[in-house]
Amino acid sequence: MTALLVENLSKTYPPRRGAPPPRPAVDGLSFRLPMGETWGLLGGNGAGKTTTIAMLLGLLVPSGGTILALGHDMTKDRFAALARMNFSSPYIALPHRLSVAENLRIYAHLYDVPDMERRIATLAEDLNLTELLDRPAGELSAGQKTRVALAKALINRPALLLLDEPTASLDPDTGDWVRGWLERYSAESGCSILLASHNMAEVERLCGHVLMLKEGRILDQGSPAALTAQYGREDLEQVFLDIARGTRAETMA
Ligand SMILES: Nc1ncnc2c1ncn2[C@@H]1O[C@H](COP(=O)(O)OP(=O)(O)OP(=O)(O)O)[C@@H](O)[C@H]1O
Repeated sequence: MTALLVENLSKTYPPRRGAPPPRPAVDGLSFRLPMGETWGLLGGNGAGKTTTIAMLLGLLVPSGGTILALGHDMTKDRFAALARMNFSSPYIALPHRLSVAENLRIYAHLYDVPDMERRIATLAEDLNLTELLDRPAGELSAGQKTRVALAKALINRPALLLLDEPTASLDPDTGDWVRGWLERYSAESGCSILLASHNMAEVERLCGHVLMLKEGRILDQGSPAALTAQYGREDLEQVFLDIARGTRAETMA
């Protein structure tokens, strides 16, 4: 079973007036994420992670290639796929004046979630949000907002979850709590997760397989342990630095 089948996916943003044509932000990306697995999408600033996720969500039209999400072609049949997908991103803020509960109700309506109030109460309990349900979303701390964003992302019990930097700007304790929670959630629900992150320890902990992106292309891939061994390094952080700096040849020599 395949959660995501991506073939030759590309995106070139339109050139700015007077500027030379930009290089592709995503350049011929192909991978297959099996159902129930958590994969990492890694790469330095500008490597193409957010552009990839935006195309996987149907928010951005690819310049080329195909995306099959949960068996549905995203160009022809994306609403069938989106009903069973969800995402969280630090770049998307929840309406500030609405309370946490009101925000979650809006998303529950969008996804036509059955027994909405019970689903919100369960998620609130799971994610330590019950005390915050009546608070305006704009008044929450970064850590509290992250937990609300996760509740929003899980409201429709997604089979495929796309997470862009799920623990960015969290203190180590809250980040650790969110990671532990995601670990348990994916094991219990069988949900497939694609996780873009700059936190290598997080990726080592959560992801069975990692796609290493540079300039829109997959430069290398494998399990964190296999990549670490392949590069003769001690951890994924060092592998990441080798790839980002192009120093692999020296380190392998
Ligand atoms: N709306 C846009 N218009 C034009 N170019 C864009 C746009 N969004 C991103 N880009 C360019 O596309 C490339 C990939 O950017 P993207 O945001 O996908 O990278 P990223 O891997 O998510 O980076 P980061 O880790 O910094 O978030 C970059 O060169 C960026 O400048």
